[in-house]
Amino acid sequence: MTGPRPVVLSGPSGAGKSTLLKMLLKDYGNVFGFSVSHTTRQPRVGEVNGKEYHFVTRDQMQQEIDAGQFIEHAEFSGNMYGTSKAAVQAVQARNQICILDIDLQGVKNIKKTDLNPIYISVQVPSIEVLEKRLRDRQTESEESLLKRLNAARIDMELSNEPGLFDLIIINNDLEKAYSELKEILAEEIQKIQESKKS
Ligand SMILES: Nc1ncnc2c1ncn2[C@@H]1O[C@H](COP(=O)(O)OP(=O)(O)OP(=O)(O)O)[C@@H](O)[C@H]1O
Ligand SMILES: Nc1nc2c(ncn2[C@@H]2O[C@H](COP(=O)(O)O)[C@@H](O)[C@H]2O)c(=O)[nH]1
Repeated sequence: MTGPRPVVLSGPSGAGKSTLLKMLLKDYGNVFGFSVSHTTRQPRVGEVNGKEYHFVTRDQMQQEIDAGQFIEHAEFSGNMYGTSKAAVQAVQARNQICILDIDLQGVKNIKKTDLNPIYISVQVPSIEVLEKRLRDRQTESEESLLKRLNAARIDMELSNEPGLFDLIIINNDLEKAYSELKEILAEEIQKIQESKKS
């Protein structure tokens, strides 16, 4: 894979990954591009096919995986998720920094590839805070919420493995978390901005 170094945002469901990446895309629209994953989960209210995700059936996704079209894929909370090669290439073709929002299994699988991203984990101060955020978001059934909290407990424990992430952001105060994110990405942002000037 060519182009600027991608960025992986991982961390428990509800920790604030999408919120932070939307802030980056709003402030640096020309610098960053989102890697649109595939998923077999149902779209949420307001989600648009091809924007937040490519919403597909299990059969469709499995066929594309078997055809070697995915960099990584995982089962999360009863659904399949995956990053296609095309999703990353589309962003890199625009000379943008590709942002991947993926779970911990995805991180481990990306580590086996030559993508070489900056790995960032977005965490929460506590599981109670996470539960409140997920409940307030009103996107999950009780069953899905409990599955996500179970996955979160595992994520919160395993993400501390030394060397797994370049940075762990505790997203308590959103503005502070966003500043930390911008700080680690400052050099890459500057490189792209300069390359776009010339
Ligand atoms: N620092 C914060 N303080 C309070 N609420 C927050 C904070 N950051 C994000 N939120 C809220 O928490 C909820 C979950 O955030 P978000 O959807 O960005 O999480 P996520 O990590 O992308 O989740 P998922 O992996 O399920 O997509 C949202 O309603 C968001 O507005
Ligand atoms: N391994 C991958 N994980 C992914 C991908 N796209 C999203 N995700 C992760 O799934 C959960 C749930 O997402 P939600 O949109 O249903 O709330 C979250 O942790 C995402 O980071 C992917 O392509 N690969």
